[in-house]
Order: sequence, then structure tokens, then C-alpha cells
Amino acid sequence: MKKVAVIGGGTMGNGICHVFAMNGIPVNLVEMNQELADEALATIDNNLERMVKKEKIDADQKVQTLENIETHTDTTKAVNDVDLIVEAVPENFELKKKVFAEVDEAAPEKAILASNTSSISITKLAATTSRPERFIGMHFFNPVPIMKLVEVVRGLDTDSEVVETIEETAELLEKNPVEVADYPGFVSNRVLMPMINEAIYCVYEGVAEPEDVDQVMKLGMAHPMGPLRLADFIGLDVCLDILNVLYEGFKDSKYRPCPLLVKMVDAGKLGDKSGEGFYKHD
Ligand SMILES: CC(=O)CC(=O)SCCNC(=O)CCNC(=O)[C@H](O)C(C)(C)COP(=O)(O)OP(=O)(O)OC[C@H]1O[C@@H](n2cnc3c(N)ncnc32)[C@H](O)[C@@H]1OP(=O)(O)O
Ligand SMILES: NC(=O)C1=CN([C@@H]2O[C@H](COP(=O)(O)OP(=O)(O)OC[C@H]3O[C@@H](n4cnc5c(N)ncnc54)[C@H](OP(=O)(O)O)[C@@H]3O)[C@@H](O)[C@H]2O)C=CC1
Repeated sequence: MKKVAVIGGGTMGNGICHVFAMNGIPVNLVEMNQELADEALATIDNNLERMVKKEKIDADQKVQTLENIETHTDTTKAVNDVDLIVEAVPENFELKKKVFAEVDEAAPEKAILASNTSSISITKLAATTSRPERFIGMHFFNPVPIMKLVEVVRGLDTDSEVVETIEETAELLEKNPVEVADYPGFVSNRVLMPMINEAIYCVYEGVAEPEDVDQVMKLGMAHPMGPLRLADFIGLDVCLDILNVLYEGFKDSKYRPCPLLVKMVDAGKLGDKSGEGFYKHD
């Protein structure tokens, strides 16, 4: 992998750029405008500084990592000389389809198109491009510099050679790839989101306050974060989008999003990124 492009520099996109650049791979980071691209770069800078302070990397490695990142606002220009494109725009099929139409048109014929989607069908996204055999799910976890998993999602037409390349790339980033088949929510969110949704129902039905729901899961089940703190961390909008994909994909009422989650997203209370969710954030 000589060069990659990451589309979207939000919660996940900036972390994905961070790990590619830190492992010596030049990255083109694409955002909607220069202000958002600069914000993504500032977040990467802060997270690298945190690693310098903890003596995980030295100051030179931080400088080299930042030098490996180029910001762009034009997708066409950013993808025309890369081997891999990782899409990390919001969890919305129509938006991803639009982004991949642009990427497919401009990227080299051999380039691999990967989506960091949490739940949307890889096969369905792949089918919107001219190269479904070179399309794959490369699902990172939040916070990307820390979490060791990459869920590798094989679409119906994905070439085995592409699966192998993505698994090798994940290992190069010091992650552990796990291959899964393409069904709604894959494995990770099919298991995680019903737990988060049920925790929200506990608050909705007055069973317990958010802090107490989280304490139960932290102290009783040794989870590093309680499910409501984790929902804020992931983004309540992202959780709702994923639950809707599960609900519509399986046509099973067990995945119905809690009305409280819908109301909070409607109110713009999205968790860490908006400053308020189940908790207030600085
Ligand atoms: C929705 C999807 O599709 C898929 C998903 O991603 S689901 C979400 C998956 N993620 C999780 O479940 C996260 C669960 N939470 C945790 O593992 C931990 O709470 C946490 C790692 C986030 C923070 O851990 P903590 O012990 O509370 O805090 P803290 O001591 O400050 O941080 C632990 C380490 O993470 C690092 N860290 C914390 N937040 C970070 C961030 N945003 N970026 C980079 N590094 C971060 C810290 O520097 C620290 O590093 P060291 O271990 O090397 O010292
Ligand atoms: N949050 C999480 O914990 C995880 C999320 N994911 C998945 O990763 C993807 C991204 O999620 P997340 O990072 O949380 O989302 P965010 O909303 O934090 O970030 C998405 C970013 O993409 C930008 N964007 C939107 N359209 C375009 C475009 N056409 N070109 C370039 N950039 C664009 C957005 O800009 P603007 O704000 O202007 O729209 C925003 O900055 C989703 O598919 C999500 O399901 C996967 C694992 C974990």
C-alpha cells in the first residue's frame, strides 16, 4: 500500500488517517471544506501529542506522521493517485453512494474502494460502482489509534485477493483483522447496538438514571465504559442510523430504536461531538 485517501475527517476519518500516517503511509484526507479539514488535522495533532507525552512515540515520529497527511476538499484530485480509498462519511446510503460515484470515476482502475460503514450492506454499496470485485468493508473502531480490531466485510463479489490485501494492510497498522460476511450490522453492531438500545430503554422507562445504568455495566460486567457513555462517544446519530439499518435489514422489531434516542437526535443532542447527549461534554 503506497498511498491512501480517507474521505471524511470526523470521529472515525481523523483516526483512520492517524494510523495510516503513523505507519508510514501517505494519506490524502478529504473533507467538505478547509475549516473541517483543519479541525481534523488539529484532532490528529492532539492525539499524537497525547502519544508523545505517554512516550509511545517520540517528537520526530509526530512530525513525520503529520508530514504524511495532506488535506483536500476535492475528492477527484485526492483519489487519482492512490491504491486504497477508505470512505468515512456519515452512515447514510445515499450519501455514501454519491461519494463512491465520484471516487469510482476518478480513482485508478486497480484501486480498492473500502467503506468504514458500521452497518450498511457492502454488497449494495459495491453494486453502485463499476468494480464490485474491488469493493470491501474495512470497519475500524473508536478510538481508532487504540482499538485493535478491523472488521473486514466481504461483499458478495469481493475478490479474495482484495480481502487478503486489506487483512495485510490492517496488520501493517498493528490491528487484528476479523473477516465477517455481509449482513446488517455485521457482527460488531448486531451485538453492540441492541445492548445500547436496551440501556436507553432502561432510562426511557424510568428503570434507572444514565449514571446508574452505566455503573451496573462497568462494575458488574467490567465494561470500560457504560453503554450510555459509549453511545455518547460513538455519536447518538450514528447509533440511530445503525439501529435503523438493523431494523429495516432484518424486519425484526427487536431492533426498533428507542423513542428517547430518536427524540435526542431530533433535538441535536448527539453526544461528545455536539457537547451533550446522555451526559454533558466540554
Ligand atoms: C459504532 C461502530 O461501528 C464501532 C465502534 O467503534 S463501537 C465503539 C468501540 N469502542 C469502545 O467500545 C470503547 C470503549 N472504551 C474504552 O475502551 C476506553 O474507555 C477508552 C480507550 C476509550 C478510554 O480509556 P480510559 O482508560 O477511560 O481513558 P484513558 O486512560 O484516558 O485512555 C486509555 C488509553 O486510550 C487513549 N485514548 C483515549 N481516548 C483517545 C482518543 N480519542 N484518541 C486516541 N487515544 C485515546 C489514551 O491516551 C490512553 O492510552 P494509554 O493506554 O496508552 O495510556
Ligand atoms: N462514530 C463511531 O464510533 C463509528 C462510526 N463508524 C462509521 O464511520 C462513518 C463515519 O462516522 P463518524 O466519523 O462517526 O461521522 P462524523 O459525523 O463524525 O464524520 C463524518 C465527516 O464526514 C464529512 N463529510 C460528509 N460528506 C462528505 C463528503 N462528501 N466528502 C468528504 N467529507 C464528508 C462530514 O462533514 P459534515 O459535518 O459537514 O457533514 C463529517 O466531518 C459512518 O459510516 C459510521 O457509521 C464506524 C465505526 C465507529
